[in-house]
Amino acid sequence: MTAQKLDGKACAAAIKDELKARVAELAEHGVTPGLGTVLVGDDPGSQIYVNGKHRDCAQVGIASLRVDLPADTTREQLREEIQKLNADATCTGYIVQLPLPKHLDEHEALGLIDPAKDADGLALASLGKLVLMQPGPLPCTPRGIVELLRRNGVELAGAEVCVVGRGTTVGRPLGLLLTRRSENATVTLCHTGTKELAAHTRNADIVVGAAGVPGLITADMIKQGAALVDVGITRNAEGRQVGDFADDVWEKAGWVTPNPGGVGPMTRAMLLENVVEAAEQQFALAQSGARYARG
Ligand SMILES: Nc1nc2c(c(=O)[nH]1)N[C@@H](CN(C=O)c1ccc(C(=O)N[C@@H](CCC(=O)O)C(=O)O)cc1)CN2
Repeated sequence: MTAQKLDGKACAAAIKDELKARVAELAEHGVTPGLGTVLVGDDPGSQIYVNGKHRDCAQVGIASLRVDLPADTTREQLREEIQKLNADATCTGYIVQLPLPKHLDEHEALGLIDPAKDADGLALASLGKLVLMQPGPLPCTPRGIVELLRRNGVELAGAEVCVVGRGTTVGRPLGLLLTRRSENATVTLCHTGTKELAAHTRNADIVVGAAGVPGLITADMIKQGAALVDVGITRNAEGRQVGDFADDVWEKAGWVTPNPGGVGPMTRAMLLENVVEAAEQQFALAQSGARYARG
């Protein structure tokens, strides 16, 4: 048996078409959503991802605003740039590209983002809302994973999901997302301190590899027919992107995300969705304010 492909590229293309229609509708009311990006330093991977985000914006009609800062940017300079975006009315939402250079504090930077403009769902207030199950922007990779599974008919309700990796951008928020009533999955969150990783992955209907360890999860560690979601984006010696699953899993799994072409494109599509959603909400709020003022 060869697994079915959970094609993130195709799914993201369909989502982008849907978003194009929503952006066109906003345009009829004179509203253009705008995404800002803040990139500090010259990490080649981050530059590729930020370039991709601006290309995506152009494809769906979202305006984009790019702030590129040198690697030696100080804490105060970064704070100033973030505050400028908070005040910029043309910017519906923005992101601070991660990782930041080591001398800058990511939590501090994310904490400065106006929660109403948090396009990544990674600001402290947004993560707090996720814990409290209140509406708010959702982190793009976890949201993209749920959307990819849903659109491919992979059942989440009642599923045993093993998430390998406890990072703040993927593992932890994904656990929170999957255990909401609307998803209703049971989640085991594994990490470097987990004693018997294979015992947990073997028990799971869905395994998410978000550890950043190439080939960590092999065919003997999964259940026959399981759905596998590969979040790993490690570069090998030849510069090729490699994931957390070994190639032999394709013969045993039911569904597998290709890598590249799986989770990455979904992350980008969900960023656009967060920006369009924020623009729609800001427009609805302005409309109800105007109605209230008219009496
Ligand atoms: N502020 C953020 N920083 C980071 C995030 C994030 O969601 N917000 N996630 C990652 C990087 N990332 C987005 O920023 C990201 C990584 C990979 C891809 C992607 O589409 N990858 C392609 C391959 C691209 C290539 O040719 O190299 C794929 O997997 O098919 C998109 C976004 C860390 N930082």
